[in-house]
Amino acid sequence: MTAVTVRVPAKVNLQLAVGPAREDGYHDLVNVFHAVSLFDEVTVTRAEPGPLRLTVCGDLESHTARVPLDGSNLAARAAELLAREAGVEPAVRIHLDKSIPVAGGMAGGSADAAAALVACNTLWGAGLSDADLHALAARLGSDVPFPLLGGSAVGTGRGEHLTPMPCGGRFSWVFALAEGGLSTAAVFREYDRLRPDAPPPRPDPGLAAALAEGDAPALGAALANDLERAALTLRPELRRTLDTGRAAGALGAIVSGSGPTCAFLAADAAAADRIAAALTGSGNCAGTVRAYGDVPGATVVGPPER
Ligand SMILES: C[C@](O)(CO)[C@H](O)COP(=O)(O)OP(=O)(O)OC[C@H]1O[C@@H](n2ccc(N)nc2=O)[C@H](O)[C@@H]1O
Ligand SMILES: Nc1ncnc2c1ncn2[C@@H]1O[C@H](COP(=O)(O)OP(=O)(O)OP(=O)(O)O)[C@@H](O)[C@H]1O
Repeated sequence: MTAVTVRVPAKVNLQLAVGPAREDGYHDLVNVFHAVSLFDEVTVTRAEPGPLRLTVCGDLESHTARVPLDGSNLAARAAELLAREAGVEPAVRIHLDKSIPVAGGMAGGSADAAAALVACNTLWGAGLSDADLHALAARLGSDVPFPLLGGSAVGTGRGEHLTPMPCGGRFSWVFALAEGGLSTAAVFREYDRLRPDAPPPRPDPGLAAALAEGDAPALGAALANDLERAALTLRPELRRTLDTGRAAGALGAIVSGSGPTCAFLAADAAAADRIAAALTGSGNCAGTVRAYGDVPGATVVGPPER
């Protein structure tokens, strides 16, 4: 085997309850992840030993231009971490084919890191178990374990302790893209400033029931993101985006994770078309993408297409 390609989904947070800052600077969360059908594809190819080479392409050109191509890329860090763990030389080229918005609150970099772990484990026949990969993923970032699993799951701790949640339907989503990204750390800092008295995060049983029953109106009403106020303080124009989607009939409208992407739950595909058209027509966002959830996590899809 000379190359392996892994397809990996983006996430939206259905509930993001954030506690006060911990001593280590992180926050305890109740983080309901939901994998949606926006995919990056990560291909690792055997190469001569030497500095790790990384290339990127994708449909969102203004986004791919912001992906670092050096050792700071999360996919490169994942390959290097797995090589150390497996005791092999990290002699690979990595190619990222990106559809997930960059720095958009949809965990694109984390998805690429998860995909690189699975791809390198397969390419090198390293034989690491799912539990081993999960542990390495958690060292790379709080959002990295979830895309290994996909589906829907609640994350506790900093978001890395995952428990799968049943999803009883196929939910239709519209995502409004924004110009530029938001730094996750900056949004958490703004949250601390706005909510120095934040209570411990609590799960919402109503949201879990709506998800399990495939009840889109109930799920739309239950969507909640404690980081939203902080993201809106840093990017006030996102309020208009949320209002536009709501006025066009979204069952729920929310900033995705740390933003600035906004997520809209639609009743069905026709409603999603209307919401996307209203967002595009309003000029309040940099574009829209459609997706459904939930979908499986990182999956080997074979060697790259030529
Ligand atoms: C906002 C979310 O995307 C929701 O899923 C995640 O909580 C962020 O996950 P991530 O991007 O993988 O974050 P990490 O790379 O672990 O941390 C980046 C920065 O976010 C902040 N951070 C992240 C996770 C967490 N539970 N508490 C935090 O305070 C910290 O300032 C940290 O330095
Ligand atoms: N493989 C990668 N793809 C995209 N960005 C990457 C990658 N590796 C590192 N980065 C850097 O990480 C930053 C955050 O990118 P990412 O797309 O993961 O953000 P995000 O979706 O907001 O993350 P999260 O939702 O996990 O907080 C980018 O600005 C970029 O500099």
